[in-house]
Amino acid sequence: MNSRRQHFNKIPKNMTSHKDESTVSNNDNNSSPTKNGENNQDYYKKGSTEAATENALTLAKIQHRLRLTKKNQRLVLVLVGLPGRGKSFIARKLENFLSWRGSECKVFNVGKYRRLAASGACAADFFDANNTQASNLRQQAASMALEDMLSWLDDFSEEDSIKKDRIGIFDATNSTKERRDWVLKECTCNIKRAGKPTGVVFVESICDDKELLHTNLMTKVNNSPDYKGWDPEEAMADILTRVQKYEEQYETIEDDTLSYIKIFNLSSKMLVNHIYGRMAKSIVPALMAWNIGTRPVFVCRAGQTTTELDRLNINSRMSRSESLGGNGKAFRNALFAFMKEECLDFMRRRKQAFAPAMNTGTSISGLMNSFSKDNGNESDWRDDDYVGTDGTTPLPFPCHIMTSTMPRARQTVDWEDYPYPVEMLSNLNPLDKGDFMGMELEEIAEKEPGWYTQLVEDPFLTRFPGGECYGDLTSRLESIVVDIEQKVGPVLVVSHVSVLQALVSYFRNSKIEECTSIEIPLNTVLKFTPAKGGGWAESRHHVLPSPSPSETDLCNSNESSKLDLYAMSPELRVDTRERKTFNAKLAPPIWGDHLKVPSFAPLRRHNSLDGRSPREIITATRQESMI
Ligand SMILES: Nc1ncnc2c1ncn2[C@@H]1O[C@H](COP(=O)(O)OP(=O)(O)O)[C@@H](O)[C@H]1O
Ligand SMILES: O=P(O)(O)OC[C@H]1O[C@@](CO)(OP(=O)(O)O)[C@@H](O)[C@@H]1O
Repeated sequence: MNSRRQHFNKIPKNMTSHKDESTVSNNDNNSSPTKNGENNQDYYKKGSTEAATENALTLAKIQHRLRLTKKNQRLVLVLVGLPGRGKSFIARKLENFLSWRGSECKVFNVGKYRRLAASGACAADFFDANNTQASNLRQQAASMALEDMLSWLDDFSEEDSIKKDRIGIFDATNSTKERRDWVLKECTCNIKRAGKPTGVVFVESICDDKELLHTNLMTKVNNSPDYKGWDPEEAMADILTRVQKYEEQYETIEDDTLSYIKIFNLSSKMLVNHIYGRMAKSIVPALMAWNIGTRPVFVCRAGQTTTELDRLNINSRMSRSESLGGNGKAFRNALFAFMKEECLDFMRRRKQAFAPAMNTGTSISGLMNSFSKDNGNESDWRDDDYVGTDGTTPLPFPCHIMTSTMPRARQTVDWEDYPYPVEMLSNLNPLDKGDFMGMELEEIAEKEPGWYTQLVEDPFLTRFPGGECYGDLTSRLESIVVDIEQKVGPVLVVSHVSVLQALVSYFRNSKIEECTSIEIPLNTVLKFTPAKGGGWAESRHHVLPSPSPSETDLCNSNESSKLDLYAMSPELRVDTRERKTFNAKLAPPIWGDHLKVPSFAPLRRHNSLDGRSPREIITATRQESMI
């Protein structure tokens, strides 16, 4: 080895890499030229010390990027695939995710237009390419949907366009090259769309898993208006014929000048072509994360540190490093019992659903070890069957736990009987209130009335001096959402009001700008489970009675309404989403990590507070709300 090194040291000078001594590169800390001008930089460790240059060749090689990454305020995502390949599922997930991360987003489903154009449901013959009349109607339906989408894309004021980009999702089979060329041309035509630059990306879902396809088509038979009132067997036969008609015409995307993403068999394989910018940064990871498994996602606030009363008595401010108080510890214990029951129940159900023949050996942190033991026979089931990856350590229950880095959050899951690592993530830390950290609303209102007014007017985008706004917070939660989405077992997130408001908004598919009005109760777990079609169903569980009356009324929805209707029914969701709008401007954000900040009337202008100071107004409304 040594002799080899010596040999390399003897390489003639003209074969070593040289650099101009005046050039300083940021990766050459240890590579300063030696006295005789020789450079001891290790190319294989640190790369070249030569500055990267741009020339005709490099520019030619990145021309696609130059063309495609320019800031388009309009983007069209065109779904491609045979029926039953999850296109509408993907479209819906894209719409939820992209709206949550701040774009205006809308799905245009050609099927709906087709039913209108053909006045109702259509049997398989209608999808035969040789049926000229039907083909014309289908093209007409696609034209109407595309026209609506383009008008929607263009229908925004200058002010809107600064704030948000628009993404239209064109949901149809788009199964031939001719159809896709037409869509591309309509969206990008220089003449028709002059001054309205629009990016187009195709998302093709390919699936050849027969068992899965059968289940998917069954879902369609049970849910599609096309088969309402049909005998299930006849409906199945009809949709199979329809698929066959499409198969006869189907052409997969092969044109590599296009931007496209191909998803094979539930993202087990993906192919991306000319995908850059936000597509690469956000959409591809999300597409890879989404899965059709069902598993609960639990979210809750960290346990209390000191009670409201104690805090008032000692007249102290909340500090970030506080530890759990008595109530917090009680919540921690109750949470363990709740999570254990929930997660074991989840595993029991999964085990029941898990046919031994399908056991591919995929291990969820060792959870599946128990499956191989008894061939899935329910009668043999024992809770202590769960073992960790080493095969012996008892696993109290399966769960991926994520907390903020605040001690109180970590301590909320500091369970003696839980020997597994907990992921602590600073992304889950509360909204950074900058200079106002530790201050309650009334104090801020009094000290900085101008800033406070701004906050009331735009709680989502008003940034705390030196800190964050809710918009910033949402951005740092993107990776958390993708991480949660990709899990196939239960997940528990222990965090704080502001973070949970943004996360709950994602699961509820409510407007993110209005997340500041979402109330997150103490001592309560919100549970989200996947609903068919891509949404989430919600239930809430008070695992410990709230310690003070002012905190028990934090839930803003009816206790008995366990299920989130608009998550359950995508059709319904479109409508309820419009209806379910809080007027964000009517109240400042509810962020108090430990104090309940009651909803009170807006502090319109500070010179119109009826002669009262903000503190007086807040104290009065708080008293009113406690009655
Ligand atoms: N990438 C995928 N590949 C195959 N099936 C999927 C995929 N994603 C979701 N699914 C499943 O396909 C089912 C049918 O989806 P749907 O969106 O109605 O299909 P399509 O719009 O292609 O006819 C969904 O309920 C979902 O469980
Ligand atoms: O215009 P094409 O590409 O055929 O796609 C639209 C068609 O997609 C279909 C294919 O089955 O499914 P869906 O309604 O599920 O979205 C038909 O309803 C609809 O007419």
